[in-house]
Amino acid sequence: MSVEGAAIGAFAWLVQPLFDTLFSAGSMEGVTWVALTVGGLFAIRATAGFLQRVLMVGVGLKVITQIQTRLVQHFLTLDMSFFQSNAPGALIERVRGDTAALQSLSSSVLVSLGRDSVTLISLLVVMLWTDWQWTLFALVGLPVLILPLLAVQAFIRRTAIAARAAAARLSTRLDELFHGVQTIKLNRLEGHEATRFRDEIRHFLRPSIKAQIGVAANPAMIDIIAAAGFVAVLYFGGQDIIAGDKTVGEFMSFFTALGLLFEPLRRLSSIAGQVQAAGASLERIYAVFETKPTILPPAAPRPLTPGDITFEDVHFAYGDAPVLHGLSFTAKAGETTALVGASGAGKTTVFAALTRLFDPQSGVIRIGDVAVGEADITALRDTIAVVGQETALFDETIAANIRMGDLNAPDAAVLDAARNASVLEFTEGLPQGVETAVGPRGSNLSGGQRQRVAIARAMLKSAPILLLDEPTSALDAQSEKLVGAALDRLAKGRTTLVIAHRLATIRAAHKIVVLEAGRVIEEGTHDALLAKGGAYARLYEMQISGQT
Ligand SMILES: Nc1ncnc2c1ncn2[C@@H]1O[C@H](COP(=O)(O)OP(=O)(O)OP(=O)(O)O)[C@@H](O)[C@H]1O
Repeated sequence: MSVEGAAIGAFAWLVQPLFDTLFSAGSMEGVTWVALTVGGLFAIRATAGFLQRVLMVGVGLKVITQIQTRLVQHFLTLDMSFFQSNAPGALIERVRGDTAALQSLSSSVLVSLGRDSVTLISLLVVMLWTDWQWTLFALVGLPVLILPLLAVQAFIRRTAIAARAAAARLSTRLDELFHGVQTIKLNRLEGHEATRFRDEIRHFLRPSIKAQIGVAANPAMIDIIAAAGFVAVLYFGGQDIIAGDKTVGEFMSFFTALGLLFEPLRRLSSIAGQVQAAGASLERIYAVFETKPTILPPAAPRPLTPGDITFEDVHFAYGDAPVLHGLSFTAKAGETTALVGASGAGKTTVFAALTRLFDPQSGVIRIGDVAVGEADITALRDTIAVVGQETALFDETIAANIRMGDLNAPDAAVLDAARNASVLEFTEGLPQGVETAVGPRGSNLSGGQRQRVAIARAMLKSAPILLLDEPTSALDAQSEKLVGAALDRLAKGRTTLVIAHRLATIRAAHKIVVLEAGRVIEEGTHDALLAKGGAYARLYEMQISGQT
């Protein structure tokens, strides 16, 4: 960068001997030497500029990709509540959009920051060397514009912050739109959604354009300074030459330096704007790193031992919305306990609290005699296998998705799990079998197939505690029977909590806990609860009569 910048200064400096000595003396040999030196200077400048750009862009890319990796690593440590208040699209925008804004800063800005400041200094030296008074005249406009320049920086920062926030909303809209494309088509919402998107784009466009106007205003202001400088130098410098105090060569050298000076100055001022814009992104990235997880392992974790799962007077709220109101029940070790109750009663929340995706506000949840908050979170989650309502598959093969239950499992164990969960039943018909890719979020599989893969994953994990949230809801009667039998085998000897709306599937549970509005209203075996004739009996009656 210094070589590149200094070459320009040297070029301006050479103008003076060219005019005053060589041209006037008619020395062709001298002119040739100056020509060769100028050619050499530009060759050095070209090589240095090329190497420096490659280096800086490479370094910039490496830094940015590292920030992206660290951001994602950090995201993965954060609480579930963070992901509830930050939509996936907005988070993607932080990893991609905000870091891209930084990249443009690191590669283009750093390059010209180094080169242009050296150019600027070397040209100023030439100017001061020639005449310090002319130099002052040249920069006469600068002090007047310092305040407006500062005001423009603040404006850019403000509008860039608004533009980044709007970009995050835009990405969220896009994420929603593409995930919901089927619903959009089936409800003929294409026009409606396109309009919503257009509105969102408008909200993004306005601050983005304003920020760019701010960035563009910087070099424009430098041009005003330049105009004032040129006029002043022409006027006062011209007088000196006419009076014979200075030579034409000195004037030309000064004028060349001045002409060359404003270009790097314009670039530096425009960079100042870009730094402000990138600062908005940097702030957003810092904010992520400053967010810390609140669900943490204790300083001295207690080892978990097998035992009953006990909820003791657990109160739980999502933000301000209370869900569990003093929930107490015990799921005996090695037995199957079913949770039933109306939609929204808090059944899935029980699983979220047990696995510490969320911590309750009060009360204790124990496994054996260790509270889940006293155990190491990794150890806790290692002891629990979950088949949730939403079967999260990743864009890999079926086998790879099953292997997520135990990344070190041998192929034979993966195949066993696939067989037991009736996955092989549908993969055998596929050309690549279990090595078939499932597509983004498992979109190439049917709901029931996805569920079977998730069950196989839990089977492979083979954890002592099993949490099943409507594990067979997407299966047909035939598959439900097969997978149900496999789940029964899996549940044998494990502490199992199962949520099912179809009560027929949980008749055999050792205990059924009936929840209503976050409290236990009944518990007992299927037969005992039926005999009691309470809420469960009514629910069961309703389902039986509904089937006939
Ligand atoms: N992540 C969340 N953030 C905020 N509120 C939530 C969240 N998850 C659930 N809720 C609310 O908590 C209440 C209990 O939800 P939960 O999923 O535990 O019910 P459920 O009994 O499992 O229902 P379903 O049978 O329909 O699955 C509901 O009113 C729901 O709106």
